[in-house]
Amino acid sequence: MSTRFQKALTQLPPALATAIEPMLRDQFAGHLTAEQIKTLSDQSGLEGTELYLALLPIAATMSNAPISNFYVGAIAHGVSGDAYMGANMELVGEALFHSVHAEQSAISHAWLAGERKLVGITVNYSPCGHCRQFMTELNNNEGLTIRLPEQQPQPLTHYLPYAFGPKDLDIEDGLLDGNDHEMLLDNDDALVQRALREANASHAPYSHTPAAIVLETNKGQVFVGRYAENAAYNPSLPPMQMALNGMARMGISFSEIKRAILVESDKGQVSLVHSSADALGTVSKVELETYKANS
Ligand SMILES: O=c1ccn([C@H]2C[C@H](O)[C@@H](CO)O2)c(=O)[nH]1
Ligand SMILES: [Zn+2]
Repeated sequence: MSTRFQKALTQLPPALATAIEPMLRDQFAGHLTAEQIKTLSDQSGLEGTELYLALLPIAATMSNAPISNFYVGAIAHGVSGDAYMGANMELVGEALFHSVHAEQSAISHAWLAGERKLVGITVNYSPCGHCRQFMTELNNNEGLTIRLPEQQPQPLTHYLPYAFGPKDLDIEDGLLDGNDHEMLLDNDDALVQRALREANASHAPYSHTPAAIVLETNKGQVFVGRYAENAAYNPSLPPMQMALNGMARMGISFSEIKRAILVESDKGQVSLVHSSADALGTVSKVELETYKANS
């Protein structure tokens, strides 16, 4: 087991701590399969909301919050039965808007893992307005249950009534609906092609600028981020933050980044080149490679 989880384990009910310990390998990324959740439930005697809330200290351990030292953990529940942990991330040296919230982290984790619908999210603090707006972008926003300590489970609409969302801008596609933007890029570098595939799956209905990031580490691990736009624009999650957050969740140092690739549409109304380089520049000296894909 990775030592980073040792303290969190002491905050879990003992039977749950015993049950989850073998799952917390070094490379544990916060993904629990439906089968693992069943094992945890059987061995701990905890079910549903009680179990999810009890697991939050593990998610919060994945936080990287050097500015606030405030550790937020979230768990997104997929329609498949799998669960995806997320945690907040802050980048020292750049504007605060480069931060990733735990809810965004968990949701992007589920999206990148191929989950097509979320049925709920569990968080250790009340979700902020920005996260409520971010969750409203989800294709299943009306079927999403929010679970918080000390509160009855409630639908997102309870936490964000009279929501402004994609439909107000005549957008039918929600976050986690599958996309294929069918962009092409004449380049036979495997990582550039990977970034192209992720960009083709990104959610950018407002700027029409599908984009994605691929980060490669010295050990050859690959982390990706897809652009996730939001109807209210500002709560959009940029792909660089999503990719960096994937590393942070696994406790991998940003100094391990060897290559950073951005692929974006050549016909978009915006560009992520500068903001991605700014975010990357806070944690790495690696130069961002940028490629324009034909849309
Ligand atoms: O809903 C919330 C509210 C705050 N934070 C994070 C953002 C920042 O890193 C820290 C302080 O706001 O907590 C979240 O992750 N989710
Ligand atoms: Zn938030």
